[in-house]
Amino acid sequence: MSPFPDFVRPLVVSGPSGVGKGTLIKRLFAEFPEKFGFSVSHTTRAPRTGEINGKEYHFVSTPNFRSLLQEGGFIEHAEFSGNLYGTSKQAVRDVTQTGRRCILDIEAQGIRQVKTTDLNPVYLFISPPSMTILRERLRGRGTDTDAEIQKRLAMSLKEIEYAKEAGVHDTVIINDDLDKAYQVFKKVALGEEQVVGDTLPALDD
Ligand SMILES: Nc1ncnc2c1ncn2[C@@H]1O[C@H](COP(=O)(O)OP(=O)(O)OP(=O)(O)O)[C@@H](O)[C@H]1O
Repeated sequence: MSPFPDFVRPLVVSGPSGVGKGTLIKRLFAEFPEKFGFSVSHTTRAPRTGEINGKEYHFVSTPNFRSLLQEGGFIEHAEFSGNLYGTSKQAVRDVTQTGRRCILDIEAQGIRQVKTTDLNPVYLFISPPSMTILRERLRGRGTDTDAEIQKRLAMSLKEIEYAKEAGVHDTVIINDDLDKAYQVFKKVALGEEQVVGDTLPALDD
């Protein structure tokens, strides 16, 4: 058991698409496979080749998703390009019951919903050093078309605006140098006290 009380609270990681959330989380799981767990989301989208039900997602039908939603089973949910996605309370419980700290990767709209629940997580925002660098990372990843990148960047601006509001996040990490960002991320994830986060940059370039 960790000596740090924050370790038992779920950790909600958010930040613009392409900022490096997945990269940091993957590295954390690789270094501490026994300490952390990722909550498996529900989705109504069809599984892609190789995706396993219960691993990448819980693949459910729209009626099943809606009935779980009605029962109040979701911490947050959203619709993206015609499909429903959500984080269930059970998915978080499944992780915490194994004694691991639950890490959730949640976008800005979801954060607002989480704040209405009794989850009581630590909120961590990952910021890019600049919008120019964020654009370069999205291009460099090679997974999105130019139009998709534009859409993601427009959403990022909204996400950053929300992140600037007082009290939304407990800690901010600027993912500039990956190794340096990871060292701070690790401390936050391990629940170590007195982590002094970064100040959100202006990001108006
Ligand atoms: N500090 C860094 N310096 C340079 N490149 C980075 C850094 N962190 C991440 N990257 C690269 O940026 C790209 C985007 O990272 P990643 O996919 O982890 O972002 P994400 O925030 O998880 O995005 P999404 O929300 O869309 O899943 C990847 O190609 C990754 O290798």
